[in-house]
Amino acid sequence: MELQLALDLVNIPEGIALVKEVEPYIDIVEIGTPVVINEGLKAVKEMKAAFPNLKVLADLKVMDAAGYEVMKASEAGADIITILGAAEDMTIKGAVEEAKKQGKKILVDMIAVKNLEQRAKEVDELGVDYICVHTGYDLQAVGKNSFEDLQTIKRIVKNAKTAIAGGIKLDTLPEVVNAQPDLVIVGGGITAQQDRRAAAAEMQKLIKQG
Ligand SMILES: O=C(CO)[C@H](O)[C@H](O)COP(=O)(O)O
Repeated sequence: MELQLALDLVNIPEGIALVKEVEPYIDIVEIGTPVVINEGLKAVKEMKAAFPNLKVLADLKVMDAAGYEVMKASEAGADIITILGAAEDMTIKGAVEEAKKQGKKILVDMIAVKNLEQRAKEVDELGVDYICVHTGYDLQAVGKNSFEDLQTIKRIVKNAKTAIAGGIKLDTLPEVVNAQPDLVIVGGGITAQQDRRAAAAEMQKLIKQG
């Protein structure tokens, strides 16, 4: 089980400073969608240059023209690129094909997918590397989480690795770890804490015990 730190509400220097605090405790650093919007793929490039030993995920949430977007993110140094589960099959296939060419991985974000069981089964047959259940900020705000959805994909997905994102904090991490996803994605559960290093260290400990 790996731990991914999601950076959403920072600029590039703030992001690099934050990762310096928690580097020993994380496996992957995510350049979140808002950071890509604000800073472009330069954020991926600078993060990879600063932390060559960490994997960098570019949270592009690709919906179309995947071959081109995966190529550009790969050129910037991303190791993993996200695409939406709601995208067309041919778009997801294009992402997988380009990622293979570039030696990169594709994570499918199932945010807002209504028929999770069926879509997870379909996406799992397209050769993607990760399938991630995700409760976005808007649904977190009305008390939702993805813990049940994680159980669903754990049952359905046979080929890809499983992942979960959305509002995971130290107190909810044990429930997540119990379900044994391959990847746990945490943003505010680390970045919004007073002692980020301690939060990341404690999370890594729980994940390693899991
Ligand atoms: O992709 C995202 C939002 O769309 C976030 O990066 C993801 O939800 C993790 O952040 P948090 O733990 O703060 O919810």
